[in-house]
Amino acid sequence: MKTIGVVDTTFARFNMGRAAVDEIQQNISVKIKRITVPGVKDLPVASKKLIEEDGCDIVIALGMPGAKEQDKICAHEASTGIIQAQLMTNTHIIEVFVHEDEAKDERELAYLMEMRSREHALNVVNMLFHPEKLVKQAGTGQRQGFEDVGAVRH
Ligand SMILES: Cc1nc2c(=O)[nH]c(=O)nc-2n(C[C@H](O)[C@H](O)[C@H](O)CO)c1C
Repeated sequence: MKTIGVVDTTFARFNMGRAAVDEIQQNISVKIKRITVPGVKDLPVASKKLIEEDGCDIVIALGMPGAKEQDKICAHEASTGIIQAQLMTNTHIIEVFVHEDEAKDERELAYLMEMRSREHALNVVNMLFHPEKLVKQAGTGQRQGFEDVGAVRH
């Protein structure tokens, strides 16, 4: 049986891991291994451990970079680490970051964090079980959280 790893953070202001797990369970019967780490910079090694020690076939790594300059630096470092962990393990780690300043207020932030977590969780399910569904969506301007932008008219 395939296993999906879910890792999120305590720094985030919304329970992104819970939304991702709920979305996965609504769509497929699969083993899920969930862990939570303090912040985004802890996601790379946590994801790598989920793959190497817990046998996860794919990981969704969720976090919320804050609005300050040092948070954005942290987020960039975390992203670099996540890419490195993917290359080291030859396994996808789908990074789901919602920057705190993407939303105009707390209500929109909560909405965005829930929807992006859910929509990427569905991407993870499709990547693992139905890759042909993603091929059908190629070039269609999908966005996770806010509205899809659609393909260019030509
Ligand atoms: C400055 C900073 N900003 C963020 C952030 O915006 N989002 C986040 O999830 N975590 C942040 N952290 C914490 C680090 O990612 C990490 O948890 C600590 O440095 C401990 O390794 C730090 C230290």
